[in-house]
Amino acid sequence: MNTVVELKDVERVYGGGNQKVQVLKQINLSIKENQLIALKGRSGSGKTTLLNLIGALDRPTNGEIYFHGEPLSLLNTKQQAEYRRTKLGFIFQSHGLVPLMTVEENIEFGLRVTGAPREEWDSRVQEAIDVVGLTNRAKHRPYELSGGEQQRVAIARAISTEPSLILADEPTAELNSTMAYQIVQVFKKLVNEKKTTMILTTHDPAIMEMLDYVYTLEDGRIE
Ligand SMILES: Nc1ncnc2c1ncn2[C@@H]1O[C@H](COP(=O)(O)OP(=O)(O)OP(=O)(O)O)[C@@H](O)[C@H]1O
Repeated sequence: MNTVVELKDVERVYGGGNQKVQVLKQINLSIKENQLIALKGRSGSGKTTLLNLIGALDRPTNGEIYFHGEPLSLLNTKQQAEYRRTKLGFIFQSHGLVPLMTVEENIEFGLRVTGAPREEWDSRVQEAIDVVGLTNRAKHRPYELSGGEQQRVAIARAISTEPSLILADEPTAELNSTMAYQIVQVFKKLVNEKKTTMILTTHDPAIMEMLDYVYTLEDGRIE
């Protein structure tokens, strides 16, 4: 199986002097194609920090991260943006939805920026909306939706582009348990049937039980 992401001795230190906090210490991790990985750990253990590093939203203080064998440290700012746009899907807590666009338009926008073929936009938008159960909200704008519904729009947008790697920070945090279960089934299906790999963070034991790979971050290290 191909390795999608590899972390070698990755460290992240914030601040300096008395304020110095070493959040990640010598993290080594290899993530293969078609894996759905959960990262758990107490609040402040560095889960979001790790996702940010893999998403090239931040750089490690030491160590290297490889995406399909290419070191992320060699990417300039423009290439980092290109990497995020064409290879990754983000489901982050801030949702990142465009306020003036409807649910459909937000998802279509994602397809447009990743360069998906024009003739597939409509069907992919409808399918993604259907999968997250928002068909009757398709013409609504984000401010008309609940937090959980907005979270589902962000999920629909990320899965519709079928990216190589999806990074999801607590993607089910605002969903009830039935909806969370359904969404994780959608993630599992995507990862099994497409060339997609996914890393999500969660505090929910029921979700961890549904997944094959669960890593714990503790004292800056991966168990
Ligand atoms: N920009 C920053 N400057 C200084 N410290 C930071 C910065 N970002 C994060 N931290 C610290 O790094 C630690 C890890 O934060 P992170 O957000 O990665 O944790 P987390 O495991 O995702 O937590 P949660 O489950 O609460 O979301 C925390 O102690 C946090 O205060």
